[in-house]
Formats: sequence, C-alpha cells, structure tokens
Amino acid sequence: MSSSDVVLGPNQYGKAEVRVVRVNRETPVHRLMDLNVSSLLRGDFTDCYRSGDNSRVIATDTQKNTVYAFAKEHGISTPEEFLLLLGRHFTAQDEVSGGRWTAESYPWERIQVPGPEGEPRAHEHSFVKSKQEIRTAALTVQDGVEHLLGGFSDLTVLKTTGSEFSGFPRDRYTTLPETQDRIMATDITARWLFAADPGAQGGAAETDFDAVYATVKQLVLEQFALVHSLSLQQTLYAAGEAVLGAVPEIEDIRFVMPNNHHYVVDLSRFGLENPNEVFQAGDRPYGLMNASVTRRGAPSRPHAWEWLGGFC
Ligand SMILES: O=c1[nH]c(=O)c2[nH]c(=O)[nH]c2[nH]1
Repeated sequence: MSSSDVVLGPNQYGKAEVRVVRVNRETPVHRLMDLNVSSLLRGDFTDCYRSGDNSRVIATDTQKNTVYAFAKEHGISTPEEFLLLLGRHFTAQDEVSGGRWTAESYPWERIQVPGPEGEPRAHEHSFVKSKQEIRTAALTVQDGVEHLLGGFSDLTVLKTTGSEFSGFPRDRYTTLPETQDRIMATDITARWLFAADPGAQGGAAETDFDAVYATVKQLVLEQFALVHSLSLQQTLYAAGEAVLGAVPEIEDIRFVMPNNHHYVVDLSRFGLENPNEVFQAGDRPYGLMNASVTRRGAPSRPHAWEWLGGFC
C-alpha cells in the first residue's frame, strides 16, 4: 500500500478535563464555580499527523492555560457562556476552523449555620458538595456554525408505585411477568440543543442559561413523579414533551435512561408474603433507553451530537 492510499480521517485534539475552580470574592459572600473543562480543536492538522509538522498546532498546554486565564479575566457565569467564550477565542485563530468544548459543573451549596437568633442562615464562604446531579454543557463549532447543548448527568430518581409494564409480545424466550405495579428507577442523563446560535450577537445575554437549566430539571422531575408510567420510554417522552412545551429556546432534547431494575424477592420459601415491599436492587444487566424528542420540522444538526457517547 502506498502512502497516498491512506488519508487522515476526522480528527480533533486538545486538553481533556481541565479542573478549574473560580472563586468570586467581590463581596464577603463568595461565589464558587467548580468545572471540568475539555477543549478539542478541529482544523487542517494533516501535516502534524502525517509528518510531525507542529507549526499549526496550538499546544494542548496552551489550551489548558487559556481555560485558567479566561476564568480569571472573564469569570465563569454559566458553563454555557464560558464555553462560548472559549470556542470563539480559539476559532478566531487561523489554525482552527472548529472544535468541541465541554464542561461538567459540580454543584456546591452554602452550608447552613445558626444565625443570630438561632435561625438557619447560609454561610458566606463555606460550601458542601451537592450530589444530586452534574450539570453539563457542550459547544461544537463546525463549518462556522455554533451548536450549544445544556444538560445534566446522573439525576437518580425512583418511584415506589405508579409504574407498570405489560402488553409486550411474548415468545418462547419471554419469562418476564406482566406487572401493574413496580418500582421504577433511573439515572437521568439529558442534553438539550439550544435553537441556532443562542449565543450569537448578544443572544447569550438574552438566554438565561441558569433559568433554562432550573426549568428543565424541574419539569423532568415533575413528569417522572406525575406521569402514571406504562414504560420508561413513555416517561422519557413525556419529560421531553414537557420541556419543549415550556422552553422555546430548546429545539431538541435527548435522554439516556437506564432502567434500574428492582426485583421483588421471593419470600414464600420462608412462609412470608411480599406484596412489593422487599426488593433486590439489580445491578447488571439493565434496560437502556436512548431517545431524542424534537420539534417537528426542526433543522437536523447532527454535528451537535457527534462523538458525544451514548446519545442518538
Ligand atoms: O419500562 C420498560 N420498558 C421496557 O422496554 C422494558 N423491557 C423490560 O424487560 N422491562 C421494561 N420496562
């Protein structure tokens, strides 16, 4: 095979998992942002891969330093806005035509301490990590277009009733009994695509990313609780539909939901009844639901989702 028979395929490179903690000390009530940021650049880096020519390679170390310098110079208001700053900075450079910038944001809450009258108050500079879920953001710039995703991972929820699964086809390998009452539990990972260029031309100022985040999380939790579920798929769709109905800035929301099975333990061996009270929490295997819920007619924007493991 001659070297001309081989070509470099799609590629990106950069610094993964830059851990940056930004303290805002403008007032005695400090604010804290704790992020894990990755920066991956795209462009014509063929000569680097094929002949070791680094003359167009923005060092991954420089990318890391830029994250820290931007945290100082611009602060970190929201993960989405921080990624927009990074993406625009790098794509303004000749060598870079696009890229992918991602962030995980770890939530900290103020520690509650007794106030002067003994009532609880939020401490100014002491925090406790809140473990409910991790907020995420991802910005992809491809062919001059920005694709911005908000999201969260591992929002673990469980309901002890209000979930059924029946009516499915049976064949010689089907053993699962139909159930009208079961535990339903999942770790919800979601990403939502903002309508084209929410960050363009002052658009970032118009989109309140924190408010969108709070609304999406609340709606997803509400639907999980309130929908009498005939399947996890149905619950997933209801959550997506509620979000699209309430948040005009979002045009597509995608979920990854494992079905964290809970098996009713057979206690009849011990002469005991078990009317859905004692369960074995399953580990593996687990059901897995991946789906997107999209506005009809929304433009297809596959670049937003490519290489973002798990989302279809
Ligand atoms: O909500 C569910 N959806 C399924 O597709 C499925 N399949 C299964 O075995 N249990 C369940 N539960």
